[in-house]
Amino acid sequence: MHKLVLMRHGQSQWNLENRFTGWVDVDLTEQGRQEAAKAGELLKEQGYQFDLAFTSVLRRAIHTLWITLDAIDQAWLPVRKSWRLNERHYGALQGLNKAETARKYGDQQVLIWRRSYDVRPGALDRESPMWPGKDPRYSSLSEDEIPACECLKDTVARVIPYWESDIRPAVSAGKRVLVAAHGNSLRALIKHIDQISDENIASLNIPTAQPLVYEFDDDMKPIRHYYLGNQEEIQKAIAAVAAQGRSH
Ligand SMILES: O=C(O)[C@H](O)COP(=O)(O)O
Repeated sequence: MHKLVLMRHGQSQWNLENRFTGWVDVDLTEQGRQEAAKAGELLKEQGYQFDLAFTSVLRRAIHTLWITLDAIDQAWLPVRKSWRLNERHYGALQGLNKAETARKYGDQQVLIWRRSYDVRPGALDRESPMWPGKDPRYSSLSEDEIPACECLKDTVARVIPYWESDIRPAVSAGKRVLVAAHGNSLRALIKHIDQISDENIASLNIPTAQPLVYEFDDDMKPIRHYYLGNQEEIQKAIAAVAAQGRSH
């Protein structure tokens, strides 16, 4: 049996302000840092140690990983960073307040933008300061790999090749792996692992900084998955994520 631990970053500044974030490189809030430290303590209490970690190239996930690894005395752990684990790119919605956007366009339209599988939000203008094409961390990406916006299907298309090339082989080889990423890059990965339908994925929401353990058999078929933390607290946090896109 193989284990894999997935974890969304702790609360970010734009989670606190309820803004669409995507590829904008906002940092954790003090609460987000505390959430990451608490997750680390939980992993330590339950005896988790890792051989390898993966994260995105966005500081909210990187800093969450640093804090978590420090808490389990593994700040030294090898870490692989990839843009492929970045949050789904929210295009022209990035920076907008989710509740205000719902008041302007309706709750249903925001739900479609947040949780549909193949409906993209409006594209980011290439002249926008948020355009990733000028950011040196993406200098190795081809023109068509630089997103102006993404639907979840687009995120799946860039996350899953990385799962197949890097993460899955490590887990399958018996390495204890931790992935610190984002709400929607994790939704993309979980959709693939659990073969969730394009319709049913809409109801999956990921809370911040709650270790989610996946167990696989020796053929890498998922056996079960479970959050390590307080289940009541986790269900409340999941409901809060879902509610972020409502007008009231
Ligand atoms: O990018 C963001 O806005 C959040 O990290 C995820 O947002 P969502 O839960 O609204 O998809």
